[in-house]
Amino acid sequence: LNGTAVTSPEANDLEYLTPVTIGNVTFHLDFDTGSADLWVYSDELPTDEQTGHAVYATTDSKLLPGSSWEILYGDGSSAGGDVFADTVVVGGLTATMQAVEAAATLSAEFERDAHSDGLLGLAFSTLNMVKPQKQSTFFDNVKSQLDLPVIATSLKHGAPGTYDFGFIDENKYTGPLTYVDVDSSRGYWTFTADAYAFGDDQISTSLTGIADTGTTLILLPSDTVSRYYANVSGAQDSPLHGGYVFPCDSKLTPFTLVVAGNHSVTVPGELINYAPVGSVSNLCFGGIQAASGLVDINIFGDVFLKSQYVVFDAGSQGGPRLGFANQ
Ligand SMILES: NCc1ccc(-c2ccco2)nc1
Repeated sequence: LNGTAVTSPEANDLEYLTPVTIGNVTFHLDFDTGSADLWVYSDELPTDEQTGHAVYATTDSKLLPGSSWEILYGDGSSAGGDVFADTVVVGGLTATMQAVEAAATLSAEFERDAHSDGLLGLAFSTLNMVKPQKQSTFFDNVKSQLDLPVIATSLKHGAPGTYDFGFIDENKYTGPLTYVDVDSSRGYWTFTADAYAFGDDQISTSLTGIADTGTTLILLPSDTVSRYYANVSGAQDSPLHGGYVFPCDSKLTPFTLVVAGNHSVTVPGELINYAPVGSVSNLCFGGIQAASGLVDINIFGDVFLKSQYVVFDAGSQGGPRLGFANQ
């Protein structure tokens, strides 16, 4: 059995939300290949923090005695609580004894997020934060039902896309899929590009980072980022806006990763114009920004992934790997 779930972008493609049924309640979760916990807003939160969200009814649920979770994300947000076992359905696929992490506390960033009802982690289960015993991701729990141990993402700019589980949909991409090996030793979908380019300016330095559907932008080392915006007239690193901004009518340079020897994976400049900073100024916020102090890895987030159909292959032909094709 395979499955497909439709995922829809919030405003400015800030995050993509996908319907998930837990018990008999449907939650809209942020699928995150950069983490490995499935957590939901719950009735253990202060009432005002539950408002506007689907809420997990812990009093009707099967507690995992003695288990708890606490997670800190790269953007500084955090959440924590206790753990239940429940039936979770995504795109027609069912995991009957899925660890569902009920949020009892949320950081301010999540309190301000009026739309997502929680996260569904799709990184490797070694990254799960439940104690005393790590729990398996939804993907690991349904993997044995799938034709192939793969998740394939089609995220789009300003339009619904899909998560395919167990199969690769040839109708969703053009040209060949180019595969690159993944180092899963730190629990992320980590890969290395042999080189990269800003337009025609090829830089023969390798770049290692993670494919992360749960991060909005592309986050790179600050000297690399300043080199990118040196090509964009009127661009400046703005403390006021928290990163590089530029005139909205700027023609942005494409960003290319060179993988698997000589295959180019290119993000068109248009996708690197992330969004206007406000309604009055003509400044726009860049889709490539510097990774913050908390994050010591490069992150190829949604701005990067939107240009590609991406196959997160957990081992259909040996080790884990990522496949990229234009969409
Ligand atoms: N990369 C994981 C992740 C996803 C979402 C969020 C978040 C914070 C506030 C709203 O959403 N933080 C981290």
